Amino acid sequence: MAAAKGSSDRRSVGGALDDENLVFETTKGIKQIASFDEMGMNDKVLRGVYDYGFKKPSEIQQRAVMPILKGRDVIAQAQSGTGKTSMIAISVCQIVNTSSRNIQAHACIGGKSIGEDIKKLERGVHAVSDACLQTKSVKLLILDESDEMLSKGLKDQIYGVYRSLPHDIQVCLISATLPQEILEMTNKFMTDPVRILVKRDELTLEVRIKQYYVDVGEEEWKFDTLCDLYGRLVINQAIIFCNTRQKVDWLTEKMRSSNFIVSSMHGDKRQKERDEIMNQFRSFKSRVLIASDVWARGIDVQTVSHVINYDVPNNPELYIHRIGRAGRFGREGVAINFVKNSDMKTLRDIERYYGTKIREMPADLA
Ligand SMILES: Nc1ncnc2c1ncn2[C@@H]1O[C@H](COP(=O)(O)OP(=O)(O)OP(=O)(O)O)[C@@H](O)[C@H]1O
Repeated sequence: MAAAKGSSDRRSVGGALDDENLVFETTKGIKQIASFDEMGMNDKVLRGVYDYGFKKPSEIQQRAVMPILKGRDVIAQAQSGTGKTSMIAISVCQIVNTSSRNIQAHACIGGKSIGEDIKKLERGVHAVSDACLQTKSVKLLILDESDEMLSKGLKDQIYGVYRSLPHDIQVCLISATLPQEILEMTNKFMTDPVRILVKRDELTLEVRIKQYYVDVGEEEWKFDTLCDLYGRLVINQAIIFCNTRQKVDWLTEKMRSSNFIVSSMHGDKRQKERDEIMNQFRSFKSRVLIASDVWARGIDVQTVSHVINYDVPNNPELYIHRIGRAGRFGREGVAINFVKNSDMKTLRDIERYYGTKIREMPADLA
């Protein structure tokens, strides 16, 4: 595979995202394109990008957009909040043939009416289920959060989708976390992919996201610790992660009964309710979102200053995605882990895995 011997590079981007310390392991010969103007995009897409407020491509966009536009299979990894999903949107806008009815956009989202999805798909859109979608004109399969999409629970469905697509389909895998076992399975469905990868010890965005733990001793002390934090810290907006839905519901009630205004999110909520909750949170009507791990990936609210792990996450990938909800696109953030005696080992394992240091929170942290 072409990527076996990569090259590392270290460069900075101007503007909001000043990522001079990011190091990528890239397939040899991948050039960095420092401006959207030089990416050969059509005028409409280019105007859309600038109108949206983007001035300069981020590091991952500088490396991955061109190979995607050239039709290469691409495996692209970059830290949370550095513009991967936006890169997909930009590339897709450039690639789609808008004169074809087969490629109207439609989002198929869980929790909404499947009947409506099917109607839209029959009218001609580019989307998902092989039973309803004309797949012969699909050119590009992008798996965002690809390690999750290829995890045990979803892998078979994704292979099902893949098998229904044309043989020469272009495949792109994108994620902040790409464990070795995921990289190893890519040769089953990718052809000579361009690889743009980040070393594990570069993933925690140490400079921008300050990471702390609070030794709470036992579970029963977590809630008092949380109230104490709110008394001491200036928290613009926070996401508090719990490991189970039940705990999310319990903590939501507990905080409300202590007069906090909080929103909560987990996988049991209907899509309409999810949209309302996110609108509330985005518009600052609520400044605390209590969430389960379904929301560890994907929430992009740039005003989130703090992530609190009320429970230490069960695996290191979740840790990266959770803390990445703060410190979006060059902003600063703080991650605070509530650690019971029995969790200390898990925390140390996470530290070791990412070669990072999670310090005890100082008493005078303002
Ligand atoms: N080139 C750019 N210039 C300015 N802002 C950008 C640029 N690219 C992305 N952004 C903004 O940065 C934020 C994070 O982008 P995005 O969600 O694409 O990151 P991500 O890497 O996919 O994050 P995650 O790993 O959490 O999924 C968004 O608010 C997006 O609008």
